[in-house]
Amino acid sequence: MSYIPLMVDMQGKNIYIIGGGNVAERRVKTLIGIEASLIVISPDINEYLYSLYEHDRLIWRRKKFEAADVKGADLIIAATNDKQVNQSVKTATPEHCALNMTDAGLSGNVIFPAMYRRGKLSFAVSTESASPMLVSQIIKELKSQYDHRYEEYVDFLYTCRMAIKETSLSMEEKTLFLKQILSKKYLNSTKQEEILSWLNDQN
Ligand SMILES: C[C@@]1(CC(=O)O)c2cc3[nH]c(cc4nc(cc5[nH]c(cc(n2)[C@H]1CCC(=O)O)[C@@](C)(CC(=O)O)[C@@H]5CCC(=O)O)C(CC(=O)O)=C4CCC(=O)O)c(CCC(=O)O)c3CC(=O)O
Ligand SMILES: NC(=O)C1=CN([C@@H]2O[C@H](COP(=O)(O)OP(=O)(O)OC[C@H]3O[C@@H](n4cnc5c(N)ncnc54)[C@H](O)[C@@H]3O)[C@@H](O)[C@H]2O)C=CC1
Repeated sequence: MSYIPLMVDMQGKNIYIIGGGNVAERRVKTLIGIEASLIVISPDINEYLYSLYEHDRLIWRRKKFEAADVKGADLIIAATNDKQVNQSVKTATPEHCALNMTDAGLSGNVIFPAMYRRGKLSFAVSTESASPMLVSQIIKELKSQYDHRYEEYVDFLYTCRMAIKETSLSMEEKTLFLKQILSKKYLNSTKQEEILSWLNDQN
């Protein structure tokens, strides 16, 4: 096993979730915002998943899992409460397909880290399945440290970075500028506007 964190573009991918309970719900909450097909295979699904199904945000195949169900999958999440079924999902997983085993993290080839996002800023925390509770505690700490202001702030940093590249300042001055705007005072939107207007004058 050699796990590494990656940011993966899942646009247009087929994601199969086997099982429709609490853990399936957690995975779907992570995945629902992206432009991928979510297919849930389970004889029953919980209220949250059902409401997404009703609004055509996911496909529900109301049935017990069978090997042929996951043909063409890019990512499979085995999330039933039956270990044998989860094992048969593993056996049916096509070669080169990503597999997340929620009942035995290290027996799949993909672990879902706990995630926390503020716009373009994202955190993923994993202990390689050693302590999900520590992961959850660390995410809480990050949430309080990096609050809602970071979403706008990271967009501000991006705008500044693009704009400073267009100026005729020296490389050293540009680097210094990029470092200076990391000061916490620029979490404040008035301070951000001051900088943006200064940058405007440079270009
Ligand atoms: C591998 C992974 C799954 C993956 O890759 O998908 C995995 C695996 C397993 N979890 C188990 C148990 C529990 N998991 C939680 C909670 C969470 N588990 C999460 C992640 C992951 N859990 C991934 C590894 C993350 C890493 O890298 O460290 C969190 C952080 C995020 C999320 O799931 O969204 C989420 C926080 C939820 C929140 O904050 O709300 C609780 C506590 C609770 O439910 O409150 C318990 C019970 C207490 C205990 O056992 O510690 C078991 C035993 C199952 C059994 O006994 O049958 C396995 C199987 C195994 O041991 O591998
Ligand atoms: N990764 C994690 O964070 C955690 C993982 N787990 C593991 O995840 C498993 C699932 O937990 P929950 O979602 O809470 O269980 P749950 O009981 O809420 O949901 C299980 C779902 O699997 C479906 N299912 C059962 N047999 C099936 C089959 N043959 N084909 C298709 N679907 C089938 C059920 O209909 C149900 O929708 C647990 O057994 C446990 O091993 C548990 C806690 C946390």
